This record gives sequence, structure tokens and C-alpha cells, in this order.
Amino acid sequence: MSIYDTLNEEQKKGVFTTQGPVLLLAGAGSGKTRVLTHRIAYLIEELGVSPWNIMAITFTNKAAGEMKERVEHLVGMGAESIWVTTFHSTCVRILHRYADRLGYDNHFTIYDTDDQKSVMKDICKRLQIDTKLLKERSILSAISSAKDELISPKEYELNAMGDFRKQKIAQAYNEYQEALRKSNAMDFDDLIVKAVELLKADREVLENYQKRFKYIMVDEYQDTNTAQFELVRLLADASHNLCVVGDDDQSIYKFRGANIRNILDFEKVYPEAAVIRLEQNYRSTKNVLDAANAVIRNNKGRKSKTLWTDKGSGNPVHFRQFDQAYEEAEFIADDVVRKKREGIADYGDCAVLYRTNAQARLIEERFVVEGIPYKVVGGINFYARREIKDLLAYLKTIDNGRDDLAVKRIINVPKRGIGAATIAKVQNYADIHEMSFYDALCQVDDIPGIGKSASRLDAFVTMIQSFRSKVEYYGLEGLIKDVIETTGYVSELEASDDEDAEDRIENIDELISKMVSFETAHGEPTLGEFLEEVALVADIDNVEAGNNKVLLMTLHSAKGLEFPHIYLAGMEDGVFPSYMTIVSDDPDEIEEERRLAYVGITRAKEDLTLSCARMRMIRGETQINAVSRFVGEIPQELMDNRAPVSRYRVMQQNEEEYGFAGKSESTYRPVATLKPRRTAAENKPFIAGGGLGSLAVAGISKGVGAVTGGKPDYDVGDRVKHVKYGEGTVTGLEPGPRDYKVTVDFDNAGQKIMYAAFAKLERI
Ligand SMILES: Nc1ncnc2c1ncn2[C@@H]1O[C@H](COP(=O)(O)OP(=O)(O)OP(=O)(O)O)[C@@H](O)[C@H]1O
Ligand SMILES: [Mg+2]
Repeated sequence: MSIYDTLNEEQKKGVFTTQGPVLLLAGAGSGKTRVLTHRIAYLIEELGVSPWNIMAITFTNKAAGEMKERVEHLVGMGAESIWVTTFHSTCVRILHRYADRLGYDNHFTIYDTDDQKSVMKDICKRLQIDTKLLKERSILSAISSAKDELISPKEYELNAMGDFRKQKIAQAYNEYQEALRKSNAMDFDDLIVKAVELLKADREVLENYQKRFKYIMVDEYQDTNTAQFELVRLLADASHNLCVVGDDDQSIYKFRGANIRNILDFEKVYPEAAVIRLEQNYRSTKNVLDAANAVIRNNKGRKSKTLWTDKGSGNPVHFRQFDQAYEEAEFIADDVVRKKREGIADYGDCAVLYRTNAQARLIEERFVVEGIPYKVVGGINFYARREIKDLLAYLKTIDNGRDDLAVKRIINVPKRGIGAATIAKVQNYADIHEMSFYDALCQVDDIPGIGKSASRLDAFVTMIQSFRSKVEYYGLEGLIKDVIETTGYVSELEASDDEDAEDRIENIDELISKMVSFETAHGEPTLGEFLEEVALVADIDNVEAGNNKVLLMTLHSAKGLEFPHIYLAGMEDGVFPSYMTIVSDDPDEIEEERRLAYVGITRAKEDLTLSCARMRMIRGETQINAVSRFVGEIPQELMDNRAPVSRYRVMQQNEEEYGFAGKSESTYRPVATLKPRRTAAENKPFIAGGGLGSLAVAGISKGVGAVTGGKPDYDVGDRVKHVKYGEGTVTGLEPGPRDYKVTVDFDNAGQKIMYAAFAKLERI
């Protein structure tokens, strides 16, 4: 029996149609990724294609790793030379060889979000942009969207005619690209844009890669953007052997520029394309699959398709509603422990998915209490930590003195008496002479007014040069240890009263370990190679393979993965779908959230548990939320649907007393957002991690108790303004047991009922 016998007829078609364009469109768990791995095996084993001529691109490093593993499992030797990567790694590899043809140094730096923000801050100052009106973040996000669409600063400027805001952004965009180029740096979006630019501008490079990549495959094609499609199209232009697989129902990256038209228009770009559809789901039990089908059916803008399975019904979909978010977390932890005890599941079989990273904390804390091994995917990325960024800045400076940000980050860290005024003088000199900051440092004697600082700057340069001269012979491990030793970075931490010092030192140890293992795995790698790898580590890569831990991650990170037991936490309107989506009233946005729900549900193989809480504290505010509409879309008969569980009656009392009950159930939006007022004495329970249990409840009751509630200075019919919801009209005002209860019809946020003291409404 060959490996291909395990495929169904349509899957076989996907595997055996190797020549010309192929579009494989199919629902979750139907074996799309499996078709790709078998297709690679088939090309190598049956058609004798060299692994070297095959490229497979997917969305995350984790998915790429899994795909590579699956292929290696199928074909064994030779698989390592297949190019299985993400779009970004692909482009880095290309640019690493040829960036000089675009006027960059091949040793360019990759800027992360923090780096981008500091560059943009400078630019806004220089261009006198009022960042209260036009935030750095908004400018950066506009630039990012432009890059997704391959719109250059010049084109952006042309499109901005007559629009003041856009004109400002155009100016900033232009300056930003200049600044990056001067620092020999690219941001994440640039990687794709510059690779496309290179392939378009340089025939030799294009033909080189076209000859190399005779077979190109793209997984999760629904989430590619215009720039990414252009890249693949260019590479496949000679062979046309391009196979893309995706599911329009799982398109969840519109906010990052994913262009669903790429799927819909594939047949227009390639009229000769073979189109294949798969309908059998091999992943999930029937109950899970039916639940997913029932939810996604509510989206209007989709090609209708229904997946089926020949698996049994399996367990019903579990659903639990709790009063408090911490009770939900307790339940999930208890349930995992129960499954482990009863031999139903191991830790590694379980994953908890949620809408936003912040939701992880409560669950995490509960897992710690119960001693459950877990791993949060995402959260604060290791490489975003201060001490790690500092040391990486040293390494970047040593590798490429042209990265101004890196040099400035560490020129006075640890402190060596180089102040802001001195730095400004050096920068000024560098600007005038159009050189990098580091090059200016090297000419310190020519910088006017530098005075006594000259010797300090000199010492810095000498130190960096000395590191540089030694890199080659003592390798990465020797280098990082020397940097720590010579700069005194760790000894400064040890001596400091920074309460995180110990953690930071541990992190530094972790960095050393990473460098050592990188060195072992790559055999005498260059410093540049290490930095490149680091810049590309997506959050999900922090997952160590093969360890038996419950994974906690956002729904977005879970795409393409599967687990026997899935917990979807925070199934509340206002959390998921997100509050912003609900108030936007844009059906497209709700549909995108629904696709995310579909992605979440379809990750489960055997068992799916949905949970939610009536009250949840989000950014210090207690929200009262109704059950997510997506839960409501799952037919009752698929669910076990037990009555909401509560061990804390106090909340129900509060509900009766303050009249929340019923309201949250009937309207699908948070009916009240309470900002508890705190006195200094009451502050503690809000911040402390220990008294988790009592957090929100105590907050509300104490908060309310503290309110003496005089009559507000507005009345029914008045126009008012709320910090978060904007403007609206007061439609109700009645005295409650302790405070006035005010109802406001907000212009953009719908109706809200709030306590006057919490609402802090301003009459306008
Ligand atoms: N013909 C088959 N026989 C047995 N198992 C299969 C078959 N096809 C797929 N599977 C299994 O079904 C599961 C889902 O497959 P796969 O991950 O390839 O689906 P997918 O379409 O890529 O899903 P997603 O849309 O979530 O990315 C995997 O465990 C895979 O091994
Ligand atoms: Mg897949």
C-alpha cells in the first residue's frame, strides 16, 4: 500500500495534478495541508523532482515546521533541502543575498514594532505632526496597509490630493522610508515589498529564482495580501506550477491586509487553473463539525459549502456560563485536571483559545495554582523584553553599525556618562554629513562642541571595534559572554534595586542558551545569521516541541492547528465578537469575527467546550456581557447546555439590586460598563494577584457603596459625552438604591445603562 492510498479521490487529484496552476478550496480539516505534504512527497518520490526545486509557503513558522516534519516523515532523506517557510523568511533569504541590488547592505536590520514607533516619533516631531490628532500608531498602520497593497510613498502622495490627513501621512511615509534606508533597516512589511521590488527590477535575480522554484505551493492562501500574491505570481511566472490551498471561511487577517480577492480572482489570473474542492472533514466528530457548520452558515458573503464526516457524533459540545471570569478559569483548570486524572486526555492534548492575549492571565494564574503545565503562546515576546533588546542592540551594533536605533539604545546603557545633549550633537553632525550615527561617533574629534564627552564616545567606539575584531575567532557564545562581561551589564543588574533584576538575569541566561544552541545547530553561523533568525521568530515559536503542556493562545494563532480537546473561553458578546465589532455595526466585521469562531471550533478533534462569564474586568472596567451570539447559533441539540454554574451568590444579589438581570441576556451587547471608583484603601484588591476570587465582586460592591450619588447635572433629553462611548442623549434617569441610574442612547455605541457616578458623563 502506498502513502497515496490513504487519500480520497479529490485529494488524489490535488496531489497528482502537478503541472500548471491548481486552486484547492475547501473547508477546515478536509486535508488541504495533507494534500500539500503528499504532493511534495509525490513530486520527489514519483516524479524525481529535486527537493531543491520545491517551495512551500505557509503562514506561521509553527505551521512551516509542522509541514516540514510531515514531509520528512513521508519521504525521509532529502526533505531538508525543500524550501518550506513563511513569506517573511522567504523574502529575508532572497534579500539577504541580493538587497545590495536595491542599494541596501545585505546585512540589513529588521525593525520590530518598537523600533518602528521610535522612528515615527522622531519624524512626527520633525514634521510637526500633532500626535494627539494623528497618532504615530495610526500613521504606521496606514503605512503598513499601503505596503500590503504595494503602494509606494509617491503613489500614496498622489492619492492623497486634497486630503490633509492623507497628505501628512504621505509625508511621514516618505520620511520613514528614508530613515529606514539610512539605518539600513527594513520593517516586516518591507521584507515582502522589497523582495517584490527586487524581482521586478532585476531580471537576472528573477530568472534565477524562477529556475530554482519549479513547483510552488501556498497554504492558508485565503490570508495572503496583494504584495504576497504578487511575489508568488512573479516567482511562478515561468513555470505556472503554482498550487494554492485555502478556505475562504477561514480568512481572518483582513485587518492585516489579507485580500480575499486573491482566492476569488485566482481563476481570472490563471484561467487554465484546475479547481479542486474537498468536502469530507477528517478532523472532528460530527457534533463539533455540525456546530461549526451551523455558525458559519450565518455569514452571507460566502460560497456555500457543507462539510461532512463519517465519524460518530462524539461528545456534545459543552457550554458553561459563570458569573465571574475567574470562575470560568477555575472551571477550565479543573476540567483539564479531571480529564488528566480520568485518563481522558493528557495536558498536551488540550488547548485553550481566546480572542485577545489579555484573557490569558486569569487562566494562567489558575493553572499555576493547580500545578498544570502550560505554555502561553504570544504574550510578551521574549525578544521584546528590555534586557534582551539591549543585548541584541549590542549585537546589532557589532554586526551593522548602520542601525542608528540600536547604537543609540545602548550608547549609555549601562550608564557611561553620555547624555542626551551629546547624543543630539552627534546626531546633528551625522545629519549634516549624511552619515550614520555610528560613523559620526568614529569622527568624534570633528564634532563641534563635544568637549569632554569625546573621550567617553571614543571609549565606546573602541569597545565595539574590539568586539568586532574578535567575533570571528570566539564565536557567538564567546561574543555574548564578552559583551556582558566587558559592558558590566549583568553586574549592574545585580547591584540594582530593580525588582525584576533576577528575572532579567534569567532571561539573559536564556539568551545565552539560545545562542549556544543556534551555534550548535548551524555550525559556525555568522552573527548576522543569528540576528536574522531572531528577528523572524514569531510568537508561536516559543512553543517547544514535544512537551506535554496545555497551550494557551489566541484564536488567530491557532489557525491550521488541531487538538483533541479545545476550550473556547470568553464566549461573550463584547469579547467575542469584540466590542469594537459590535459597535461598528459593520456586517463585514461581524462576519470576520464569525470566521474566527469557525476557525476556533474546527480546531477540536474530539471535544469542544465553550465557556463565558457574565462579568469580566477588562482594562480595569467591569463589563457585564451577554452570551456570545456565536453560541446562540449552535443548535441546542448539539450541546449539553447545563444551567449556569455559580458558587458565588453575591453577584446575583447585585444583579437584582441594581437591575442588571435579564437585560444582558436580551440585548446582545454589554449593557453596562462600570468603572468602579476606588479609594486608596480599596485599591489593593484590584491590583493584587492573590485575591483573584474577589476582584470584580468586591470592586463593584465596594465601588457602589462608596458612591454617595447626588443628582447629576444633566437630565433626560440632555446631550452628554462619555470618555469611551462618545456623545449621546440621556433617555432615562432614575434614582437607584445608592446612586442614579442613567440610560444614554449613544450616537455610535448604542444604548447603555450606567450608574451616574461611574459614568462620569459630561453635559455638552
Ligand atoms: N484522507 C485522509 N485520511 C485520513 N486522515 C486524513 C485524511 N485527510 C486528512 N486527514 C487528517 O485530517 C486532519 C485535518 O487535515 P489537515 O490539517 O490537512 O486539514 P486542513 O484542510 O489543512 O485543515 P485547516 O483548514 O484547519 O488548515 C489531519 O489530522 C489529517 O491527518
Ligand atoms: Mg491546513
